[in-house]
Amino acid sequence: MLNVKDVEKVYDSGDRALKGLSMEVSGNEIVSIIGPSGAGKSTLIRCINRLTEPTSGEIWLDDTEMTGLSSKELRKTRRDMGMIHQEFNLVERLTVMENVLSGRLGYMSTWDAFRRNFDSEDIATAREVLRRVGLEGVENNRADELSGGQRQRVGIARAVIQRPKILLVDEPTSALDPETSVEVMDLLTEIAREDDIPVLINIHEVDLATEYADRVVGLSDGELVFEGAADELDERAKDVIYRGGETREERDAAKAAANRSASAGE
Ligand SMILES: Nc1ncnc2c1ncn2[C@@H]1O[C@H](COP(=O)(O)OP(=O)(O)OP(=O)(O)O)[C@@H](O)[C@H]1O
Repeated sequence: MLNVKDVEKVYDSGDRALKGLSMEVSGNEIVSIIGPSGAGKSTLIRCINRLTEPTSGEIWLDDTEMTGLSSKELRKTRRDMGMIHQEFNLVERLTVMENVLSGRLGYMSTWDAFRRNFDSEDIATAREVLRRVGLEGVENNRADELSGGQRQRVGIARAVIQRPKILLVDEPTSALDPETSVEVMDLLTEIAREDDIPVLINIHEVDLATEYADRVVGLSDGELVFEGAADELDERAKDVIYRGGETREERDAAKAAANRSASAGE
């Protein structure tokens, strides 16, 4: 289980991106994080595996406190968190197979990792994972020869071969066209269900967020302002998330009150 407790992130610039945020992800649930630009969605995902250092608070993955780990321990624990990135983060000059195998580096000794001495079991697993994501036949192509959708499939394969305890996904579709986005989301959620792992996904498109998620978390200005099942995300909840915490009713009431006092003063 992932447990985020009271996490704050203040960047050197002074931006308070997360303001004491707490949430959990457990079982094999798919949780979407939505919110306006700058709400802190990417910061949250990146704080969880400490690609960004949280300023305070605790992050637990099962019995391990991520926030208390030395860099050596962190390298080991990061393999439990498969990360899928917006811009794929592939090594463009390496082949598809080499990119996928890099998901195993965290399990190897520093020397073997440096020499990229993958064992035959890892190579067999990589072939199997590539088959699962529909990339058989392009194993030996360079990453930069692939389409966006294929590149994101490599990203998914690289995360899955880690055998992670959770998938952290940061805007997986924002570099893709709508049709490919649906294919990638289908694949990602299907694989997570098959492997019985939870997914925390930062996603811009509200339609995709609700279609694929069991639960939706809404962030606004660094704070969690909504948490509920996908079908609870009604217009009122969207107002709270996207219009700074003010519900439509509150806004309408304020407008009506302002109109009343304006006409009383006439
Ligand atoms: N590296 C950084 N240095 C300084 N401030 C940052 C940095 N990264 C993000 N921020 C600031 O932190 C806040 C949250 O940014 P973040 O990227 O987490 O939001 P987001 O919800 O993911 O936005 P978007 O949907 O546009 O990607 C913003 O005010 C942003 O300007």
